[in-house]
Amino acid sequence: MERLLDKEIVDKISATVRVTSNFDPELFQKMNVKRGLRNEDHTGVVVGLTKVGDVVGYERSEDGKLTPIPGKLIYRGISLEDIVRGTQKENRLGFEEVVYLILSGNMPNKKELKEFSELMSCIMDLKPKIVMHILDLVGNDIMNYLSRCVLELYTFDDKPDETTPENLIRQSLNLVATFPTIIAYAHNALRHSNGKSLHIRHPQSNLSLAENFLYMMKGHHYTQLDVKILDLALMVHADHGGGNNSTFTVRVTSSTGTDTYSAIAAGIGSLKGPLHGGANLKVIDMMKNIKTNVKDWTSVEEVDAYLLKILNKEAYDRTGLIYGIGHAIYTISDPRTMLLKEMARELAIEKGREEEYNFYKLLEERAILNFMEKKGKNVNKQVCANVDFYSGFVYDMIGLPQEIYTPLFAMARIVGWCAHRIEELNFKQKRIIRPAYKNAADIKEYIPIADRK
Ligand SMILES: CC(=O)SCCNC(=O)CCNC(=O)[C@H](O)C(C)(C)COP(=O)(O)OP(=O)(O)OC[C@H]1O[C@@H](n2cnc3c(N)ncnc32)[C@H](O)[C@@H]1OP(=O)(O)O
Ligand SMILES: O=C([O-])CC(=O)C(=O)O
Repeated sequence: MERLLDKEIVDKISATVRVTSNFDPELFQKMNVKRGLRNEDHTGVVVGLTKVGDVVGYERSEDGKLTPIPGKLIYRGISLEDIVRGTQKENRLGFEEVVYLILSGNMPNKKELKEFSELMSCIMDLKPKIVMHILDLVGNDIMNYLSRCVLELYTFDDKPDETTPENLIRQSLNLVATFPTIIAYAHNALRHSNGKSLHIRHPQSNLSLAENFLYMMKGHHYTQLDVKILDLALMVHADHGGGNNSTFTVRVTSSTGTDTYSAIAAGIGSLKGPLHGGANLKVIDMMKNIKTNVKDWTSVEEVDAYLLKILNKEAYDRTGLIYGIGHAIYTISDPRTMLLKEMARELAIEKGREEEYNFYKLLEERAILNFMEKKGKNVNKQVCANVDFYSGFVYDMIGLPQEIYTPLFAMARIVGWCAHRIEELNFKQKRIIRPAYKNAADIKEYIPIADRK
């Protein structure tokens, strides 16, 4: 009886919300509202300055016209591709170097990198009490575990609210170093709650962040190729300028002067969404759906027909979206996708999964073409595969479970979040971020309760 009453109230209020949260589409143009903080040509409204990173997907000529160009991602002035190629050529890992670069603004020399890497491995361990709390958490979503755990770290910090650069750097290094531990332990706890044995392995001071993560997850059951691939994934996800939704969330929250843990927990919440970092999970789920509905994985006709169904909201989750495709800035290509795709190809050959790789490749090509045919031309939007398109496939090939795909994104992006938070709090001309919403509701008179129908 009580539940029934609840339902009535909920249904009644939901019915009104359906009406009140609807806007005449023309109002946005009429009132000059930048929907999603985006200009008419899909570019983002400029809301700040940053020296952390840059994301380039087009060139703008003097007359304001946009020309799509191959995507570039720049960390502190240096191209990500050059950093990746540099470490690959020298046959070494690169995530620690990227962390140092993004947080400090400078590339470390050999000695600095060695000392920094040693420090990072040494501070990966969690306090026993936090470990016990992770084991005690209830739930099955590791992103949710992660944000709760980050909020809890506030209580274990002697200076949680202090925003001096020294304190922010101390907190940032601790967060970067402990995210892998929290995620691995949360995963182990989740496995345990599903009837498997519980392993809590302490991070080792002689291992890199990527290697320690694999060690804490799987013991010694990983290869150096797995380490290399995870390290690359961490490098490519580490930062994406100030405007991506989670980093902007961290900047918005930080601009109030709140503590590091509150701001980072907000960023984690943002990244979890299926339109942002959560898309790496959606891609896997969508691929499963496509694989069962497309019988011939080499048939362009069959693939096109199914993709059209997805775009027409007749298949998969009926949102009309093809996950892993499209980007707010990149047009012709996302440089991270190119690097991950290269890895996916190498791995697929090694693991005998070429048929699946070719299917991904075909879907990427046909999704772009079908989107452009059906929608892109009308809305003047060019799309490419984004970083989330191949990442899950790569993780799957190195034996990582799906529930940690989005947490892995957070494990890398914590670097960018911290760097942007520090920048937001330390530039002298800072202001609380506070945009405006135009009222679109009618003004009504207050009616005393006795006179209401
Ligand atoms: C790490 C990351 O966050 S990368 C992005 C991960 N997200 C995804 O892969 C989800 C699928 N992709 C998308 O939803 C979008 O491409 C986004 C969210 C990434 C970027 O979106 P926006 O910048 O808002 O795109 P934009 O507004 O310029 O798009 C124009 C139109 O194309 C549509 N569109 C964009 N991408 C797609 C897509 N993958 N499938 C179908 N339609 C799409 C938009 O819905 C929009 O249609 P509308 O005008 O009818 O609403
Ligand atoms: O820049 C964006 O909007 C999303 C993205 O690719 C990222 O955050 O890595």
